[in-house]
Amino acid sequence: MASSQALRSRYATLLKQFTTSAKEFEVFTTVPADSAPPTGILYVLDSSFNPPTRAHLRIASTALLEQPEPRSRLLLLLATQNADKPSKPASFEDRLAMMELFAHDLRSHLAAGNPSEPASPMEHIPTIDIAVTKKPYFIDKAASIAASHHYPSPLEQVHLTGYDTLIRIFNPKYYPPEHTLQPLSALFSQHRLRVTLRPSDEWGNKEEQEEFLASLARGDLEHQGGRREWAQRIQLVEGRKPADPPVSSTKAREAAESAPQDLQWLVPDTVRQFVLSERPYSTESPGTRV
Ligand SMILES: Nc1ncnc2c1ncn2[C@@H]1O[C@H](COP(=O)(O)OP(=O)(O)OP(=O)(O)O)[C@@H](O)[C@H]1O
Ligand SMILES: NC(=O)c1ccc[n+]([C@@H]2O[C@H](COP(=O)(O)O)[C@@H](O)[C@H]2O)c1
Repeated sequence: MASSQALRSRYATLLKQFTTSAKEFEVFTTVPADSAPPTGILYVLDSSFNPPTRAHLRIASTALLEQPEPRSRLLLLLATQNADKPSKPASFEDRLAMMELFAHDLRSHLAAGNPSEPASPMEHIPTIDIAVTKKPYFIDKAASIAASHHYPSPLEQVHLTGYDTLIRIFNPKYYPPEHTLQPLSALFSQHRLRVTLRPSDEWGNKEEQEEFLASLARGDLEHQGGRREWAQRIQLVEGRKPADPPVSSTKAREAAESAPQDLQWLVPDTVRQFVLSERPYSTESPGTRV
């Protein structure tokens, strides 16, 4: 694999071209490069990847292992514009470099599978694409992926999100000028969501999170334009075990600066090596944007 420096400068060039182009979505890298087009499901993990964490690894690997199908594909999608958060370190080229390392870690993780079973040959492991989008909202991300003609059409997209993101997808404040949930029809008529529970003080416990989907299914959101049948297009899955500490990119950024030993359980191995050697979160790093 290319050195960190080579990865970073390749992505810096690609990003510059993408930013000045009219494109809304572009695939930069396919791992492995010589893959046939997907014919199964297109799983999409949209994230700031700042940095990719073990939670992202679990979200993606459990989805891919649920219905093993080598012709399915995983798209790691970097949102260069976030619905809420301002831009901050690491730079986008550092994040894309970490996404490529993450893709290799994830494929090795999938190949290793269950320790009690023989390892899967790499050619049976789904291909992973690394891409960027300028679109912050899921309805537009899904439409721009389909409109890019990068994939055969029609291809069902399954967007992999956490519970906190599900709640924000269902917040009418994101859909001007009417501020209803009606624009989500385009998403749920063709695509699905696989949502990982994320119990926390802020987002509620497991039962409270499950209740959100139950209330959608009962029609409680119809006064806002949220249709009850969409509940069948949303799958809720368990996240971390209650005894495990919560993992987030915020924690990984903090650990990079003040508790590097914690990176071991927060991020996959190659991402940890990149964070320790390239120091993308250090204020002294030349690549840092403030
Ligand atoms: N520990 C987790 N459990 C469930 N979902 C998660 C978890 N970490 C991330 N996700 C989901 O993965 C997607 C991308 O995550 P994102 O990049 O926002 O990570 P994050 O850890 O929440 O970031 P940050 O800490 O920087 O806010 C989102 O849909 C988010 O809900
Ligand atoms: N209504 C929506 O589609 C909606 C709302 C909030 C965040 N998002 C997106 O979700 C992704 C994850 O967001 P955070 O990094 O803020 O957790 C980002 O791409 C962000 O732009 C989408």
